[in-house]
Amino acid sequence: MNDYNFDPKVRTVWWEDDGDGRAVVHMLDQSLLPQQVVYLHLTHEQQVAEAIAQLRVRGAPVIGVTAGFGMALAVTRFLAERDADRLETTPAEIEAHLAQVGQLLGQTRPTAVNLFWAIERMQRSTRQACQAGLSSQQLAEVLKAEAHQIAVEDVQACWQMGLHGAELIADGDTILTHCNAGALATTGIGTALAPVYMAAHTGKHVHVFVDETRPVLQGARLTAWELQQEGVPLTLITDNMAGYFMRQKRIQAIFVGADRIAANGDVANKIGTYSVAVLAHVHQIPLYVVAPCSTIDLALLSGEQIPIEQRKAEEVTTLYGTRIAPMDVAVANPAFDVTPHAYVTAIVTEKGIMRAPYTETLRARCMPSRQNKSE
Ligand SMILES: CSC[C@@H](O)[C@@H](O)C(=O)COP(=O)(O)O
Repeated sequence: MNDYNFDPKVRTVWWEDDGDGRAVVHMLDQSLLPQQVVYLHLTHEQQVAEAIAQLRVRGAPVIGVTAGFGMALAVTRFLAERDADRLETTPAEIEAHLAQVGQLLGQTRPTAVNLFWAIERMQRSTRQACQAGLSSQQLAEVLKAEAHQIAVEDVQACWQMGLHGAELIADGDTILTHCNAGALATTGIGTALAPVYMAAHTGKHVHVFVDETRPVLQGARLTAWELQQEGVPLTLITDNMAGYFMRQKRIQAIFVGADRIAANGDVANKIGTYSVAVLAHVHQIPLYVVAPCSTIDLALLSGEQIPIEQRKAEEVTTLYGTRIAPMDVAVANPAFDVTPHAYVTAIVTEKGIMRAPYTETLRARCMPSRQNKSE
């Protein structure tokens, strides 16, 4: 998949043509990890939408990649069905179909902006191909290539974030991370964990403290598993232990990912990131946010405007299907929170390390790569 020196041991999502005009999106079902390593083979955009909504695939960058593959899959499937019925399909009909698929996918997870970025990018490619007078088959090929390009760029961005972020890690450091912003959240070596892998790969000794990350336990289930696969030493802690270890001076830096970053540098990330950031601020521990430019939403001036996904109560009232709370209890379950930019020491993107004030730097460095190169 990439031209670099080391590949992640986990593979999240990829595309395959079966040779008969049928396409399959393969995906590691992260909702079953670490107990079961199961791969899904998706052939319909409805299945792709269900997989995103149910956290079978999760983490902002790979949600974007999956949306790209889902849209390419939708076109291939649509054309194959119409062919089987001996119906001609115009590019305009494909464009209309993709508008519906974009809506379907766009309803799955409101906070991760990579989802909308990828949907818009695929729709822009469609428009341009239609304007250029391409045939329906050619349009399907263009969309497949665009989806692959999104994945390739993700791999490259992860690598660059790793290179830049590793500069912030000293030999012997212990890093705290929250949720999973590793290879499982991307098609490459991750965002927040990319600097850790890069530092370890270049001979630095790094230890990672992993917040379990209630309610869905991405830290305990995914980050702990992923770091084990990659041979990086780790200590799993519950979320409410982070302050204890910071006070004991056991943590030298915090690395987290992001689901959406507003123009002023406010960061939406997994619920609990804000609490970690406040603790880090009090203990004067640097907090680094590592995310590709596709996670930056320059249309939003501040984090106040970021939509926060509210998920179902069962994620809080149950653990692995076992009820842990009394029946009929009132529950709140926001999946993300916003960390104000004042608590963010630096934002690391594939374009380098950026520090406050963020607005101009993010705009200058990230704006060009958020646009489609063919524009
Ligand atoms: C590189 S992933 C960055 C974020 O997407 C990650 O930290 C996170 O919050 C994921 O949340 P999730 O609900 O598991 O999709």
